[in-house]
Amino acid sequence: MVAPPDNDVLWARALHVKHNGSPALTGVSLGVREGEILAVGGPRGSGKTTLLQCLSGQLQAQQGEVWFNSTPVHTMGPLTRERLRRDRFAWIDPAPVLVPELNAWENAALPLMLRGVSRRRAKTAALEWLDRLDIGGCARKRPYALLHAERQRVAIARALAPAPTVLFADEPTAPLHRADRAHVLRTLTTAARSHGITVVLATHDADTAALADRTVSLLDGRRVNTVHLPPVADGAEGRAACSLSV
Ligand SMILES: Nc1ncnc2c1ncn2[C@@H]1O[C@H](COP(=O)(O)OP(=O)(O)OP(=O)(O)O)[C@@H](O)[C@H]1O
Repeated sequence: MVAPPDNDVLWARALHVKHNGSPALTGVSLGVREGEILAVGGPRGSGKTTLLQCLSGQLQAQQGEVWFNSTPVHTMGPLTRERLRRDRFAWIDPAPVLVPELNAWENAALPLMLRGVSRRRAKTAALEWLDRLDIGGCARKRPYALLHAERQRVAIARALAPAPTVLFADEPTAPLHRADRAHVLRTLTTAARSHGITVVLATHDADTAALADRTVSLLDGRRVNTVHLPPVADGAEGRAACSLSV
């Protein structure tokens, strides 16, 4: 077992995954630099979600390795992987899954409280994030009283509030309208950059991928190419330098 390069926060080597016998990933390798926003592109069914699940320790590949900060994730037991996901990672699904019995701020504060942060501090952080995502006015509403797009913003606030080391976002703006999508994505990427959060973003939308530092593309479970985006003209987004580590 060879350790990954030091400057990769995440590193995967030769991942092979089959779902019920049919291949979802076939020998996918990649490295993700610290603070980088990496888009994983590709058409529906190309393996994006499966790759994010492997990188985040939700799914163990049948073959291959995943490393987080030079620690092997593929050899961790389920409890250690659970703790890693709770303390260092955050996840945004394409559709918002909230706890129906909790209001918006309580949902957004939940991961912080699971990490042992006091209710008062967790509430302050949750309210700040709800405000930044323009849904501060919904803080006391239960999920049933929110629009689908508002629920997704709560899910995004919940992911950002604990300032995770790595944020996995699987089509995070899928339920939003086009105008909403741009605003939420900018908030997400700006927050990630200012807090040094590494983001792995699955998307099949070119506009979404354009906000990333780099895109890797999948087709039928294989990596097909890598697109290096040109630097941003005004430097406002502060794109980090990045390179392939495959
Ligand atoms: N739980 C599962 N059981 C069986 N097959 C699955 C399962 N999850 C994914 N697959 C299959 O594995 C392949 C890769 O799926 P995956 O969801 O990773 O792709 P994707 O690029 O994220 O697609 P989408 O954009 O539709 O979410 C597809 O052929 C899919 O049908």
